Amino acid sequence: MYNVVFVLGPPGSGKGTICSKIQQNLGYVHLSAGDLLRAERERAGSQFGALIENHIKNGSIVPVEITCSLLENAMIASKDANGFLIDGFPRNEDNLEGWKKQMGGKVNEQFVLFLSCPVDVCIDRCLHRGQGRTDDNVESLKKRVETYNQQTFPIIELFEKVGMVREVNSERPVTEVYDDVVKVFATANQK
Ligand SMILES: Nc1ncnc2c1ncn2[C@@H]1O[C@H](COP(=O)(O)OP(=O)(O)O)[C@@H](O)[C@H]1O
Ligand SMILES: Nc1ccn([C@@H]2O[C@H](COP(=O)(O)OP(=O)(O)O)[C@@H](O)[C@H]2O)c(=O)n1
Ligand SMILES: [Mg+2]
Repeated sequence: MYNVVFVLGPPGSGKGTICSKIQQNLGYVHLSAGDLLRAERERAGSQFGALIENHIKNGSIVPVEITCSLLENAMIASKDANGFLIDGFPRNEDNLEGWKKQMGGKVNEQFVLFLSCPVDVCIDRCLHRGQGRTDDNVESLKKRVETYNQQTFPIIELFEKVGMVREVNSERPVTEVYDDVVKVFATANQK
């Protein structure tokens, strides 16, 4: 059984930043759904390149069959890890249902780390992220925030109802956010 922590929050809330620090210090392997999709988009011979780019530009969500298979393959490739940080997934109902179908019974879902941050701060961070992403522009960001509000936040609420959400305010400096995140992991892994 793989230990899994889902990491969710608006675009620019700091998911990737915090996950890479946890990976360095706590032995979890960081799997970013967005990074895996961007790599698949670039892969020579991929039949999904154009479809993925369309979704990324429009801030809409790629069908789960594609994303979940990329995640499962990456998990199999690192099967000795203490656990996995699944960053940016599940982002809508399709993601959640597809994950249950494909991964249910194979994983131990520890909790959902919810990085909360006001949308205007998040947008500003994305606009200054400097990674040359095709979706870090005002037009795409508007759509991504809309997708987050309409599709992703309701998923976080579903997890909240079953007591799985650990919320950390990520509007603060990275070191402060990370200190609180470490406490969340310590509590979860003590049990
Ligand atoms: N707590 C923070 N305070 C200020 N800037 C941050 C913080 N966390 C992340 N950033 C910066 O904001 C941008 C988006 O962070 P990132 O980790 O890529 O977020 P996400 O994966 O949630 O979109 C990056 O440029 C990152 O360096
Ligand atoms: N589960 C996911 C995650 C990302 N994506 C796509 O990838 C884009 C970028 O996701 P990301 O997680 O890298 O973005 P950030 O929240 O890190 O800014 C999303 O806007 C979606 O178009 C997806 O379709 N399904
Ligand atoms: Mg990210």
